[in-house]
Amino acid sequence: MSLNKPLPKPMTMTTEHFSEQDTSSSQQPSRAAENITVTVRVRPFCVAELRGNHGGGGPTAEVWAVLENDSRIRYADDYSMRERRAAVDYAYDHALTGSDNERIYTASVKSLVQSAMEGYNGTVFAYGQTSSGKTYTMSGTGRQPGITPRAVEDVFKYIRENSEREFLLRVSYLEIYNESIRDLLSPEAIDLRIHEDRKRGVYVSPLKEEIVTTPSQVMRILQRGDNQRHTSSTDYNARSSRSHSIFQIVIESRERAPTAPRSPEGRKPSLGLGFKSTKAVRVSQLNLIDLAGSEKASSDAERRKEGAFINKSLLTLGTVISKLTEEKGAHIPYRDSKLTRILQSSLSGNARVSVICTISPSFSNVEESHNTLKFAARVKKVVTKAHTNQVMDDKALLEKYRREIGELKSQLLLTTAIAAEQEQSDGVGGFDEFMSIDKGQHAELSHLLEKERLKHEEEMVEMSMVRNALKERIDQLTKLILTSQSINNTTAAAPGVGSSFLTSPLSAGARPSSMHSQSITGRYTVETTADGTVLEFPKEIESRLARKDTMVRQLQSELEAQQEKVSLMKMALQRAAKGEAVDLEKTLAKVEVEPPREKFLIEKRASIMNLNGGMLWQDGALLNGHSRTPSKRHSKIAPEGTTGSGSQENQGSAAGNDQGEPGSEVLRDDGRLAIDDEEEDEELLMDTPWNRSELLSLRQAKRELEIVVIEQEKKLEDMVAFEDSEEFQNLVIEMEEQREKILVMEEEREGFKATITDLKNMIRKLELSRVDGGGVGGIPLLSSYETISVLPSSSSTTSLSSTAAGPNRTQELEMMLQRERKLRMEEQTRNMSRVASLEAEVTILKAEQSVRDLHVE
Ligand SMILES: Nc1ncnc2c1ncn2[C@@H]1O[C@H](COP(=O)(O)OP(=O)(O)OP(=O)(O)O)[C@@H](O)[C@H]1O
Repeated sequence: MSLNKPLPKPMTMTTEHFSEQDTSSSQQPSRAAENITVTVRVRPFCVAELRGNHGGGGPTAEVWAVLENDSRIRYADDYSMRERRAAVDYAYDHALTGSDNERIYTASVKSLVQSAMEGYNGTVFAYGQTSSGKTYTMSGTGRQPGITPRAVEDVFKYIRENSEREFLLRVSYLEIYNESIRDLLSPEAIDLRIHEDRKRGVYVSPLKEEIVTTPSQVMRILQRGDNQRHTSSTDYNARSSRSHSIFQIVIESRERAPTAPRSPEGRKPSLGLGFKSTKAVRVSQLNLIDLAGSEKASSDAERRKEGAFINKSLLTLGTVISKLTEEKGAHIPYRDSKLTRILQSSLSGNARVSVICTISPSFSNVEESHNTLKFAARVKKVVTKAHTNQVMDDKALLEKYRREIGELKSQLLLTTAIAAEQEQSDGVGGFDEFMSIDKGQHAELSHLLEKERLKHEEEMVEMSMVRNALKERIDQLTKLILTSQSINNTTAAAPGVGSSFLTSPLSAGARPSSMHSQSITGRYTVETTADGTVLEFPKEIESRLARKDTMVRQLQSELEAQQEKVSLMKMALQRAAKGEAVDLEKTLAKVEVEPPREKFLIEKRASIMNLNGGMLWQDGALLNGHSRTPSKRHSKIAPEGTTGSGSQENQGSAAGNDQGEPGSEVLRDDGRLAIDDEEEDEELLMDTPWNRSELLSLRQAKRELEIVVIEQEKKLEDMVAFEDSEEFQNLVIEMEEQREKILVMEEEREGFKATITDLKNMIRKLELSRVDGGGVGGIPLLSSYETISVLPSSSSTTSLSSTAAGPNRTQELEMMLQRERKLRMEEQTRNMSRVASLEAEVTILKAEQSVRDLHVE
């Protein structure tokens, strides 16, 4: 196989980030200039207010009259008369009472979400005194989901219903607490900075963004962020938000286009095929903001400090709004608070904005409520003119992912074509020629064919691993890109997720059944660095995959070692069967005693690593390694007879290798093992003490598996809370499977040992039979072989004890060889299925990783 294009890049990569005012973006249709949408909501009396004495007229006497149909609010007549207050009367876009969050969402936010999906920035914020109902309005409750979950639901609904576009969504969540910005999705990241440049406008960094593919995934992220948010019990609210929070959804979308690489019939697709789309990507932001509430002095010092920061930033917000409406061209003090600085882009024009002002119905809060109404009236005057932002290059993640998918598909096509070619050439001709040759050539050819077959199988395994890696990456990226079809599939596969999540409580305990598939994609996060670069993080799974690759490589080395060892034995037996002089003791000694050639083994493993694992994460490593190594090995394969026939060349080369330098061993006429310089890689394996390396490899593999088991056990401890879940049960099963694998490997090791013992015994018996027969072949009787009679043997000794053994011996050896071949083939099959099962295990581990992510959430 030879490919000339690097395979999938490492999962961690850097990308350029879309910028709102990017020079490469073109500004597309604008909406007509419009005022900020303002809604005032008067919440119902709370229990404390109903019980307390809140001034004249009784605790529940009406202060505010809300005329919902006219979208007006004013003092209630009774109150106005009783308190001798001058009449006030405000008109907004909507004035609402009650607890129905659906109504307020539909009236104030729904259309804004729709336009965010169409490419216009959108910002919604809730403003009001502490305990007036901002969080209730934005987040809601299990029974009354607020604006944020409803917006999330509508975002996915829009994707479901718009089959002509594809989308990529990512979310971030931050809070401003005591004038310090904190990443709620990465709580260790505190005091984030606000940056501004010509390209990107105003932005916060480094800020973690997570790519999302389902509503429930977004809700879990929100829940995770909410758990990190600063809230406290105050004099006014048992669970008061002490910070401003900003939840942002970045929506990238593009008209759908055929993505598959098109190659002319019968021609290989060229690598590096560009998929530069002519369709621009629309990028917009939807900001959902829950402000902290203004408040009167608190009895607690800490709360007072928080309150001071909150009040100051809200005051600045008020000032900014005033300036925006009152003075044309005046300096707008956005920089006076973090809140106004972050909202600068939205407030200064390029966004549709909806403000929900919440007020308490209570007499005791009438002044604060009035202030809120005045703020709302000012906001109403602010004019914005949102326009869509379109990006023509791959600064949008969507474009970048599409390109990568296209390129990966090209590579996949190419590897498939190469595999097919190999399959074809494998079966071409040879049978007639094979039948017509004589017996000696026959054996030689069989040996060659066997070697070729093994090499071919190895290449096919490698090829299949390459293809699997390509398919997996394509799959991962494809899942991140949302289409109406993919959303519908997810919903169909997981009833209860998506359209119906609003009816279930938004608690972390409400886990959807599609957790597995979601979390595979959910492991993608992107983080924006200070220079605007977006980093993609595939999290811990990479290291797990790498460890699994190591195990696969280990097993392959082990398999190779076994094959080479057997071929060494076989060769010695064949020589002996032909009556040639073979120093069997030396052969055995080579196998058993000599120290391993670590350097060679390391190189061998490294080359396999390049062939298999390297391709996953290192550009070019796989393909270069793969195209070079097998062909080199192929050219080095020497027909069995040529090395052992005692040719002058071989003897000559052997003479130059007396010092045991690396080189392949050949059997010389004098019965000694010689080294052939020209037979480097392929034959060098014979010089390795396989018993030891085999045991070491197996032990190493066993240790690897044990480490995995220990880790799984540790994880299980951490997951006590999920003991009843299906995921938990899966982990238990997986652990059991790991244990079973260890047992199977131990059994196999025993099997290998038994095979080796058998082979040794056969050789020794053969030696004995020669000695009995008068030293056929001139092999001296070795004292160590005197103990042979007590060795256990599964073979018949009769055929070997006769001097007439010529044909019988040959027959027996042929049988032994056949048996050996069968064993090797079984072993090969076993190892291939083990590789397959390890791949399956990797998939399970991914699922397990996502369970762990959810557990952290
Ligand atoms: N429209 C409403 N219907 C029913 N209950 C409401 C409504 N609005 C608020 N509440 C309840 O009033 C209490 C205070 O509301 P909430 O926490 O949303 O206020 P807040 O403005 O976010 O306060 P803070 O600024 O202190 O965070 C909560 O118990 C909430 O459930």
